[in-house]
Amino acid sequence: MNRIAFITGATSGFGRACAHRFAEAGWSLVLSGRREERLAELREALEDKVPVHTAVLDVRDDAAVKAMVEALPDEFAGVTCLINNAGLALAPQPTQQVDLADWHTMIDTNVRGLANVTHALLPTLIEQGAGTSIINLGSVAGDTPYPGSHVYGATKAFVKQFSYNLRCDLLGTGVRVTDVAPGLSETEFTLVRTGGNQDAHDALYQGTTPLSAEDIAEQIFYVATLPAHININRMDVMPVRQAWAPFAIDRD
Ligand SMILES: NC(=O)C1=CN([C@@H]2O[C@H](COP(=O)(O)OP(=O)(O)OC[C@H]3O[C@@H](n4cnc5c(N)ncnc54)[C@H](OP(=O)(O)O)[C@@H]3O)[C@@H](O)[C@H]2O)C=CC1
Ligand SMILES: O=CCS(=O)(=O)O
Repeated sequence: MNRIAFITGATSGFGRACAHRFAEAGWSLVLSGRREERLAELREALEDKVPVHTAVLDVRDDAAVKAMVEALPDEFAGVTCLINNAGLALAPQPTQQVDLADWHTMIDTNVRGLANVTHALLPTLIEQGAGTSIINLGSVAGDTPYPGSHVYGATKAFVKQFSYNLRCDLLGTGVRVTDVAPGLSETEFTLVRTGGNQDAHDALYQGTTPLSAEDIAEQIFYVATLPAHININRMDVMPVRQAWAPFAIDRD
């Protein structure tokens, strides 16, 4: 099987690290994101090693997603691994203080965007059959509530359940589906979440040992390269130095 990974949100964090990890193993790459310069940098860094196709793509735009997939050059059209990674959290304030526009952006990106890309690529993945994978970036926030997670955590709960439900319907096609659910990981995620607050980013990760983008890329690569008869349904990954908190109680 010609191995082709289609990675959304390849311009930063987990997506970029996946591009490097899969290139190292000789996979052809379809890389997308909204930041064109970053895609160009990635292409320049990787195209000596493997075939690379880049496309500026906002996953929220279903027509653009469909058109981009339909316009894939023949060499890249037979995608065998979809890494649905594009996503974001915004506004870590209590739900009631968050603008509706921020709720919408998270839902449109993490839910609609992931659905748009999955819908566009499902026929291809089914056609490729056994050994293909859909790897969705969920989060520990998808099943562990915490203050300020609000719509973000809820979108990741969608990712988990959608992944499981897809598994049910894809039974018999050979297409695998995994919800990779990381915990604390140092990427641009917190900068985006806090509107570019470098102090908040530094404070969150200092004095502990978060996961790195490369740690998660390694797990994703592992999932994608398991023997074709194995499906990891969910991979819940935290740094050793992270765990759960006790229940919060409101007292008089
Ligand atoms: N870091 C963490 O602690 C964790 C992150 N996750 C999830 O992992 C995924 C990757 O996050 P991470 O690497 O940490 O964060 P980064 O902010 O470093 O990367 C996010 C990526 O998503 C892309 N993206 C965001 N919005 C869109 C959009 N509308 N269309 C296309 N691409 C988009 C960005 O590209 P561009 O801006 O160029 O479009 C960027 O490449 C997300 O789904 C996140 O929710 C899950 C658990 C933990
Ligand atoms: O999804 C991101 C991890 S966390 O910030 O919710 O712990």
